[in-house]
Amino acid sequence: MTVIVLSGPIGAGKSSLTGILSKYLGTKPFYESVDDNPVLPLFYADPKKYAFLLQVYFLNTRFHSIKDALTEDNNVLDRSIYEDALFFQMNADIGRATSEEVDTYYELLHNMMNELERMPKKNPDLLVHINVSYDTMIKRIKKRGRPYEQLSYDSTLEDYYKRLLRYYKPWYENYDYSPKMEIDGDKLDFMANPADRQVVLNQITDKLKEMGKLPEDWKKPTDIQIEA
Ligand SMILES: Nc1ncnc2c1ncn2[C@@H]1O[C@H](COP(=O)(O)OP(=O)(O)O)[C@@H](O)[C@H]1O
Ligand SMILES: Nc1nc2c(ncn2[C@H]2C[C@H](O)[C@@H](COP(=O)(O)O)O2)c(=O)[nH]1
Repeated sequence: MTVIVLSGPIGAGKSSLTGILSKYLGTKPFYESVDDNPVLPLFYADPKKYAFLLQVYFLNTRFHSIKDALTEDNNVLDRSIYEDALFFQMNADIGRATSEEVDTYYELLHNMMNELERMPKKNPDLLVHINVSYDTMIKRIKKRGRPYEQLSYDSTLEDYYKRLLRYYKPWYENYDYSPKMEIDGDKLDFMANPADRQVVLNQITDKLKEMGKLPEDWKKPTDIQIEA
């Protein structure tokens, strides 16, 4: 049983790599609730009003996903519950949450993490972190085209995204729930370039092999279909 979680800033390529990796390994993908998330557009329209509600929404869906992933066999998750506090702390630091909301959030998070301690499997096997620069992040956000994430929608988003990148560095360095590895999301175009894609997949399977976590019956696929 192998559970892999992806991490990285907005637009880093987590969902894309989750799809590729789950096809390559023959495992089940778990996607973050985004397009069906009713609170996300509200948050971008009025962050101060909706930061807490959005966080509770994400925390709840992430808790469901990680619980299922830690119970079932062989999964890939496109964002970890471990990044939840990073987002909320950043929003709280810029005045988008009251001290009561902050206290309630951390208590809830703590309770949920304690529940995970009771699972047969407590942590993922591997965290794969996609590193991207600000320029790459913005290019990908534009390419994906969600209107409320564009810099033209709200000029303060530039600062928000740059700040998010600054919060990710220490977060990754301090992450210790499982072994971890980084992918260079600036250099490796695993969507459009098959050679780059293979480099990324080899990096991940080499790490799994080294850890003795590559499923024994796994055979390297000759080809996988990528949806752009
Ligand atoms: N390594 C990459 N090279 C080029 N384009 C990419 C890469 N990773 C993702 N993309 C594109 O960038 C956009 C955002 O990717 P996505 O997987 O949704 O990111 P995330 O889930 O991290 O927010 C999508 O349009 C995707 O096709
Ligand atoms: N305030 C928060 N926003 C979050 C959180 N998790 C994701 N998001 C936002 C960021 C993007 O607009 C969108 C999807 O994220 P991707 O990285 O998958 O593009 O949702 C969060 O915990 N808090």
